[in-house]
Amino acid sequence: MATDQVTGRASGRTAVEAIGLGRRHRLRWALRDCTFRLPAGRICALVGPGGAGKSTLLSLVSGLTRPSEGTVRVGGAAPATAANRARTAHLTQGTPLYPRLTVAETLRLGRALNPGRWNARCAERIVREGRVPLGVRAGALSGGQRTLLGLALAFATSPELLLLDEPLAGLDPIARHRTTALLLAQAAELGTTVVLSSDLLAELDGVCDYLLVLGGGRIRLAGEVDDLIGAHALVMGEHRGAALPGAIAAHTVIDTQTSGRRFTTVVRRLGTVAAGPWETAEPSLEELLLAYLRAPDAPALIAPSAEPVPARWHRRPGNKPGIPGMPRNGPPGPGSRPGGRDGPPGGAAGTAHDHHSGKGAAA
Ligand SMILES: Nc1ncnc2c1ncn2[C@@H]1O[C@H](COP(=O)(O)OP(=O)(O)OP(=O)(O)O)[C@@H](O)[C@H]1O
Repeated sequence: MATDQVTGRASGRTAVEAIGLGRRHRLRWALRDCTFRLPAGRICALVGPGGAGKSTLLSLVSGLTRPSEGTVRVGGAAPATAANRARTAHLTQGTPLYPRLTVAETLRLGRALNPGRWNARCAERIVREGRVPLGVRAGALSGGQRTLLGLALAFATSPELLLLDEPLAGLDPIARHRTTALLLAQAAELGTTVVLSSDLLAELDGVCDYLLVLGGGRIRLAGEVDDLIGAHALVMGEHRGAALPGAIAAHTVIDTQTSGRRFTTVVRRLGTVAAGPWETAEPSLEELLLAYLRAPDAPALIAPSAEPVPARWHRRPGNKPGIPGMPRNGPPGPGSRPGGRDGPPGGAAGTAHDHHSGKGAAA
């Protein structure tokens, strides 16, 4: 996998593509109308409130669950093909392990179950650097140690795609930091595409470069972190009346928090935010995520970097970057960040696909 995936980012390969993907349990939709593209080699955070559909999406991508509608492709094929099963590792919530086996026995079992594709060096490195004791039974490990052992098992099969369902939940800050550092180092070394569900918003900054936000079983935000942040502005000032100043409300207002006379608003920019008696800044990833989680009715935004590639493009040999009509779906050139924070003001806002009316909530 490593070769493909390492070159994945440079060649604009797609790791996962979903079109109209949905999953229903009896009459209730767990996930609906889910359309996005995740380029290979990215670390994608999957964020949403409880019940938003995160685990469902991961199970559909890994082939554990079948769609009720729409399609999902992994590396261009159905998730459940033998090749994709071999290329995908899915660590479900709670890291299921055999509790009576020691760490060393668990690793030996992993090797026995994956003949010919077991990267012992990689597994041992994670266990050693994560300080997971080899002689202790899996059932007696701490939450952080269990997660690290799960990651060791997953990475030892050199997956192209690693799906992690809340791997950091319940870990103390040091264990979270250690786990995240090992995860990033290993993913970078192998070029693994990672989808990581988490509600630890403050800790996603600097970890993920791609984002999928779900709410009520639907996509709320999707795309490059830089694109999504660049499409928004954080505006802080003092209330001079009941409503937000018109120059701010003219943008798509996502969320406003008030403290005393001061307001803090996250807007989706429709161009540059006009100067006034307020400060304008780029929101942090956490501020952006909080705004969307607080405002479940805010219009969805699928950045061009997350738009599926047209079918005719799939048929082209080489799948090279530079899709006609979709220039920002190609990979960034050296030193450039198309539509990102270095792009022209309003670039991402102006070209992103607004899935709803785009009316300012407080306009
Ligand atoms: N097997 C199932 N049968 C019935 N309903 C289900 C099933 N699996 C999931 N659901 C429902 O689908 C919705 C999405 O569930 P899912 O577990 O994907 O959400 P989630 O975002 O992962 O939540 P959490 O963060 O709490 O784990 C929820 O309303 C859940 O109750």
